[in-house]
Amino acid sequence: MQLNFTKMHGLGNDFVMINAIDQDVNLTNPMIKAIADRHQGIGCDQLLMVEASPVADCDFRYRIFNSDGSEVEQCGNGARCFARFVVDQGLTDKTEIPVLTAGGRIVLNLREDGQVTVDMGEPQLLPAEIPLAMPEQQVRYSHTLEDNGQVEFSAVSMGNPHAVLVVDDVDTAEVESIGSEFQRDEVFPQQVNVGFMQVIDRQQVRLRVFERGVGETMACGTGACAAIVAGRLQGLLDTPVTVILPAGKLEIHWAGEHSPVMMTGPVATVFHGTINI
Ligand SMILES: N[C@H](CCC[C@H](N)C(=O)O)C(=O)O
Repeated sequence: MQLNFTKMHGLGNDFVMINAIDQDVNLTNPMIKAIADRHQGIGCDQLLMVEASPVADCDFRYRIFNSDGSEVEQCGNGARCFARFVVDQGLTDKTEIPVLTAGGRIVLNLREDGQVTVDMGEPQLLPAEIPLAMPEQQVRYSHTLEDNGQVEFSAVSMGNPHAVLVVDDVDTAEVESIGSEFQRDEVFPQQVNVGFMQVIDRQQVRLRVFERGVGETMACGTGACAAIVAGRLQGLLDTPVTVILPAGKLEIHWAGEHSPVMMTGPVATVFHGTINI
């Protein structure tokens, strides 16, 4: 199968974008892994696909696949790139674009300055919604990992599951060790994205994220949303908050329970190509 694609990134979290409306696409899990492979394929953290929407209140269906081939519910940096992509592909000329994901309906807003604001929907906090194998909802959970011992974390779903640890210094956080151990622990039955948040002050944080299905990425949009929700529930943060990542910044706004999380940040188109897969 020959596929046209566009390579994009949101703060270094990089994507292969596929228009499955204007071309016949039938990708298997092994094919997605091969495309994502950084040595024998194109290379990406996630593969994102635009399809026709099956529902009236969304313009498109937005499908998300991690580099390990797993299909997941949500991708925040990808959502910003998706907005740019559907316009550049001539699929819409709107600047406010409702899309359907496996994690629910989100709304993308293309701004005059080229950045994109996404209404990421309301965070989910009940253990069953994360999912998290804990008896009741808490602001902070305590759990003992086999190798890393006792850890304290908050748990938030943005459609996809997140654990958020507050750390003194992201540069010395055990991102790889704790992040990978959480994937093997039954406390998160569908695995989990693990965020390590350093609070600079009430309006700024630094963040590193070990992503489910990928490993540590340069940025994680849903991870930034989950981190700010966790920080605000713990009384550590105001709103909006600037999330400082290695390749740039995201602005996250959350007014509180029963409010959507609003994420604003940049997008970049790197190149267009064709791949035989
Ligand atoms: N690894 C995530 C999906 C991509 C999330 C991230 N790239 C973002 O920008 O939100 C998961 O398995 O839920």
